Amino acid sequence: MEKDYKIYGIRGATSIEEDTATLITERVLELWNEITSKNDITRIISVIFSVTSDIKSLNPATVLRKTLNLDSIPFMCLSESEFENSPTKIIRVLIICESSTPNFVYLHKASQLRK
Ligand SMILES: O=C(O)C(=O)C[C@]1(C(=O)O)C=C[C@@H](O)C=C1
Repeated sequence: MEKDYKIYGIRGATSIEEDTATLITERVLELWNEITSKNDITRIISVIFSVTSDIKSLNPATVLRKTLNLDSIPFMCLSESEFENSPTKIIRVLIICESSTPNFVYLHKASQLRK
């Protein structure tokens, strides 16, 4: 059967235990690899990250854009709004893309976000 490709917003999130450039790089690439292996993305339209206010050492959008050489894709990184009991040190991503699947990926402490 032919696959049905549509425009989806694919969500993902991960967490870090400490705010270091090394760990942010590792976790962002792990999240990206998981999302791309669990989906069938044929075209990326835009990628929006959010970070909680305790993440300062490196911008996840820059990590991905530079590592994967994705200069033609619009990236953004925004501050996540915080409310009482909001979880800390979370990196979230929304990928607007063409895919035959919309499988969301939540890793590490972020796996608690959508129980
Ligand atoms: O999906 C997430 O990353 C969540 O933390 C869940 C949730 C939600 O309640 O739907 C909460 C905060 C985010 O801004 C987006 C979504």
